[in-house]
Amino acid sequence: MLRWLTAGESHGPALAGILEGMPAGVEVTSSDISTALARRRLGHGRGARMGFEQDALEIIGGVRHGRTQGGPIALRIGNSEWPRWSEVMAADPTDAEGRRYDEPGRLPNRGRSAALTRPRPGHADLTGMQKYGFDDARPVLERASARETATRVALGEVARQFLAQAVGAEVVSHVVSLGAVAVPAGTVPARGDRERIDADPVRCLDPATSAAMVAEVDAAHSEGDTLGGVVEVVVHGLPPGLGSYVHWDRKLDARLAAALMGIQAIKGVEVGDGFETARRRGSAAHDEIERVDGGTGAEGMVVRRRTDRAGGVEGGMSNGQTLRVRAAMKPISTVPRALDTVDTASGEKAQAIAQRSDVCAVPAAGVVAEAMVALVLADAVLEKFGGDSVEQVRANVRSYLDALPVQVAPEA
Ligand SMILES: Cc1cc2nc3c(=O)[nH]c(=O)nc-3n(C[C@H](O)[C@H](O)[C@H](O)COP(=O)(O)O)c2cc1C
Ligand SMILES: C=C(O[C@@H]1CC(C(=O)O)=C[C@@H](OP(=O)(O)O)[C@H]1O)C(=O)O
Repeated sequence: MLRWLTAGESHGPALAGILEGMPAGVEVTSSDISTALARRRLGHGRGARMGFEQDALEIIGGVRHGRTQGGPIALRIGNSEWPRWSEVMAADPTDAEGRRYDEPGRLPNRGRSAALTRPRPGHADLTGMQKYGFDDARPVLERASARETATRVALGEVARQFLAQAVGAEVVSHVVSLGAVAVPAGTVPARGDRERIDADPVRCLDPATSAAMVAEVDAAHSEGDTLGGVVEVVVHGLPPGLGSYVHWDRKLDARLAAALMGIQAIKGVEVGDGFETARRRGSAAHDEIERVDGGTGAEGMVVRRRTDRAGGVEGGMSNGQTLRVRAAMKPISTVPRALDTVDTASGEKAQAIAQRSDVCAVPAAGVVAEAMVALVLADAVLEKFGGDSVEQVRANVRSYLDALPVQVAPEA
């Protein structure tokens, strides 16, 4: 079983992550993880903070000389913003001189040390204050912030390397729509498209659509508004049989959906053609199976699906076709044209604080979605094939595939 945990606040000293259950022998370096973190900062429409903050990565356990050791992998991602927040976000109540945080006059009630009492619609602020008993939204937004997704991307990179090395699977994501602008139907990345997608300003595979998406972000920005969109994660090279039909919480699609819904601002998930499939007749909704080896008799049969409308999952299991899952992201909640709220200190009507913020973070959300999908799939691979080293997992996968009575044709 693979387990992962994250900790840390948006403006705290650092984020921390632990990945437990990863076999030994996965080749991964700080540079691989830093490259993954840099991908999450990409995308036209990201806010000012992405420009100046560095993700200062340190691997503090579980990896030696570029290979996982089988023990928990522990990471630290330092926030380069920390020096400006060290008083406001201090862990201890007193400073070096022994002055209390709430000592009169120690910190002015303005700027970053001011109590946040105008909860922002679309954020965790108001309900978080009610639930945890805070009269300041600061502690809520510090942990609810998507800054935390940096840790998931770092841990997800280890899972992605494992999937590539143990199974030969390749995980990629792309932006399928931004606001009302969408790629043509059937736009699906092939193996090897990752670099091309990352080179695009909105991580879109189709250049004409990309230009329209960039224009859409610019229009929203100049109107003081924000945008959402839809990302798709595509995985090539998965074996059939990950997940199971036997119980709801073992279904691969259920596990993927939960992991994607756990990303900040994700409001919907589709597997394969998803909601479009619901609009089709049954005769045009499924993926017909055909024999492709040219033989007769059951011996040595090789099959393929004619289409991949299901997105590579049937009955809660990977079916050996390309996996496709989509996640819909709502527009960024901190809208520059500030939204109405109330001041919880005065009881007066107010405008939500709208400082620097992303206009659109959909391209970054795709990178986070990749990480979550990689973690869920790595867990499913370990559950099915076991193994304490990558070599053992690889051997187990090979023997399972070799023994399958019906083989699935490799992807075209
Ligand atoms: C990569 C990424 C970046 C985000 N950046 C911002 C941002 O700059 N401003 C903002 O208001 N929300 C941003 N969000 C979304 C908020 O974190 C999220 O909407 C909020 O925590 C409330 O959670 P919910 O939308 O899941 O209900 C971002 C989300 C992601 C995935
Ligand atoms: C810091 C990151 O994203 C942040 C996510 C975020 C939010 O509300 O989710 C709000 C913004 O933070 P701030 O208000 O400090 O500028 C983003 O910059 C990051 O992705 O690394």
